[in-house]
Amino acid sequence: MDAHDDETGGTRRGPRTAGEEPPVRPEPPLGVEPPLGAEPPFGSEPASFEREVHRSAPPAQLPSAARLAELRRRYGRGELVESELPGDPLVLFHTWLADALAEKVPEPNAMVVATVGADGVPSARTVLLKGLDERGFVFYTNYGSAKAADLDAHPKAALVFPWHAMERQVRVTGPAARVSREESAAYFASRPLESRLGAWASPQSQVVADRESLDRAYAETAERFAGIEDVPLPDFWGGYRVRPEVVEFWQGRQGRMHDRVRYRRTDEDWITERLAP
Ligand SMILES: Cc1cc2nc3c(=O)[nH]c(=O)nc-3n(C[C@H](O)[C@H](O)[C@H](O)COP(=O)(O)O)c2cc1C
Ligand SMILES: Cc1ncc(COP(=O)(O)O)c(CN)c1O
Repeated sequence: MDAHDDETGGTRRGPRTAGEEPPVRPEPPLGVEPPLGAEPPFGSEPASFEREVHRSAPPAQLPSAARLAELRRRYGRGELVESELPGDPLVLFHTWLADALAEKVPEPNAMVVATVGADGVPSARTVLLKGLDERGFVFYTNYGSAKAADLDAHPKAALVFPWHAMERQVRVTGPAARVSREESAAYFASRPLESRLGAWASPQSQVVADRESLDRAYAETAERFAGIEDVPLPDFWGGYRVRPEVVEFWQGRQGRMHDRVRYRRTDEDWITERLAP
């Protein structure tokens, strides 16, 4: 199936007509890129990226400021057509997530979560979307982390799904609340053992003395739970659910005249509006 099929929720992709410019100018390599893909087992040799980037001279091809200014892409893969949009933004979100999966976008469930601290300072970081239903978008984290302190002070979040390969972005805002302990426990139990141990071992967002102290904490945790299959959910770890109140879909178009459609929740329905790019 065409990932941008007309039937799949208000988006279109058509063949490019003759005479149009190609959508993407080939870009020369920009130097060392970190490897994507599987995480090496805990405690294994550092990836070559670490050796190259942190232990040797800078790569010869660092982009100059002038090169950065020239970096741009011409978008034109699809369109958002109001008359074809589903009434529920989660229907369109599911279609777009399925498209990103089908195109093998790396970490298609990665999203940036922005929060506001008690001091009013914003923070943003990437997390993984681990659950989605009509109640909202769920991610898991340490309840002692900086983001959790922010959400305690201001229980609202903004999410961004940066699907660059698809020339798409989705933004979500709404109130954030902790999920139930049962839900967190069920998710925690599904994680690989090494990640469950990592959750116990890491005082997320705290300053630590050095790498060795982290490695020691992990080894001590592994020892403490040795032979125990059901490493329990720490009481300082769990999920947050962001209830979507506003959901904006962005599809890149030519001339920077992109399509933006914003859904706003009303008492019983959603209002859709087109925004200028
Ligand atoms: C691709 C990616 C996925 C991540 N997923 C999570 C996640 O699901 N939960 C989490 O707590 N941290 C995750 N992190 C780490 C966070 O970005 C961040 O470093 C950490 O949560 C501490 O953030 P804080 O100090 O603002 O609370 C992820 C990082 C990346 C790059
Ligand atoms: C610290 C941390 N916690 C939680 C997660 C959530 O993902 P998973 O449960 O798959 O480890 C991640 C993902 N990178 C993470 O880095």
